[in-house]
Amino acid sequence: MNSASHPSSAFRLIVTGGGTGGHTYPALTAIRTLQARLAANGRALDALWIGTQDGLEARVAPAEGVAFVTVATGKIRRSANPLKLVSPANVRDMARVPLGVAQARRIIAGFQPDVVLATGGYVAVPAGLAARMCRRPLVLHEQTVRLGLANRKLSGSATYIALSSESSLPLLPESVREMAVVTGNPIRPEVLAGHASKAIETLELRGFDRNVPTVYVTGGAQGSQQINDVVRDALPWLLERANVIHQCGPAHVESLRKQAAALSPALSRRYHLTGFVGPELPDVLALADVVISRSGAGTLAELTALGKPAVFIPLASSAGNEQAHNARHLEESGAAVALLGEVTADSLRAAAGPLLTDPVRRVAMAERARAHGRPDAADRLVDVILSAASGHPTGPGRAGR
Ligand SMILES: CC(=O)N[C@H]1[C@@H](OP(=O)(O)OP(=O)(O)OC[C@H]2O[C@@H](n3ccc(=O)[nH]c3=O)[C@H](O)[C@@H]2O)O[C@H](CO)[C@@H](O)[C@@H]1O
Repeated sequence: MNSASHPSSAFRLIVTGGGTGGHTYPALTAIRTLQARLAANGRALDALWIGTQDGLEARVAPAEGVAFVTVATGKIRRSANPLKLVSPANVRDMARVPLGVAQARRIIAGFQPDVVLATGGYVAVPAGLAARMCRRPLVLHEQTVRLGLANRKLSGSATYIALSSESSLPLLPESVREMAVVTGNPIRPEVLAGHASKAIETLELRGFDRNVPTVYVTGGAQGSQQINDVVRDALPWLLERANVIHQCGPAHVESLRKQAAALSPALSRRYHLTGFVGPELPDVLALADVVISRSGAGTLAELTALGKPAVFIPLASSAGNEQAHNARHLEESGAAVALLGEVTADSLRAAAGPLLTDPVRRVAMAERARAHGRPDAADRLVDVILSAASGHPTGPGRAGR
């Protein structure tokens, strides 16, 4: 993705955002989709990612051949207690933001992007502010229903605010509503093109019983202690009824592996434990008949685009309780089961049991989930990026700016 062979004609895009998968993968998908759209018109893409060294993007961008740089940034911590907001860690981190802005400004002034795309996460703040200072068009993409902290800080500087859901529109401050365009949340195209048989082969799941359903348990990129605990407690019950692929987070593999050693050989052949699901994710999703998961926006976008029956265990402390909101929203239309409040092995058994034993119920839930999917989100976001670059207004209801 280098402009060397097309120095003058390449479209220049800076993306910024990351930390978790929820902010990283939409940015990556936007880059790839834009690159394909430009290539179809004989134009190259020169992309640069401004991220943090400790975020998922530091691995993802270089692996995809996207140039990657870091800037200083401070984590913005949320707290209901105003006194905690002036903690030493917060004061130190906030002091780093101006340094990050200065660094990002130099990068943007040198790169001269046609557009800066910010997908959230605290690194997006200095880079987004610098885009405004350098007078470059700034597109924000929000994955969740309520604007995340970074996007709230940047919304006044945005050329467009791309939203994942119509239900975000009334929640936006009136002053920025005119910049909003609903695109959906881009998912990696390969997520829609997995093969169950490839998952069996790649992950060596030869002990899996194809006469019972397969459950994919996922706690998001870092894994979830809560989901790990409740799945561990329900594991023998689950394995009597299903094969289980359990993505537990890299930090939790060892302890869970020790506990799984107590399973009988007949059950342990049906159990596959992994810290992180990498390029095989599409195949794992294709194999899964039921998913037990956190309800982060990225996972939700993938599961609805695919139409997967799901039991959601939301992260209770997510910003504005948005994961609970996401899960409830799908449950209301019969597109998922949401486990809110305290979750135990009993409540998991009660939620998952009917889905494991009744294929007709799974098909009905899958159809209702698919109705929420937006597989064309990446294309719509690319429309917005191109529109921001050309200065032409886009989106329904937009009078132009
Ligand atoms: C703790 C936290 O801040 N959570 C937020 C974070 O979610 P977080 O990033 O944790 O979760 P998401 O569901 O949004 O995205 C996870 C992404 O990682 C992928 N994945 C996950 C596990 C794995 O082993 N392999 C893999 O590829 C998933 O398929 C998905 O694409 O950003 C989301 C989008 O702003 C928000 O909705 C969440 O509330």
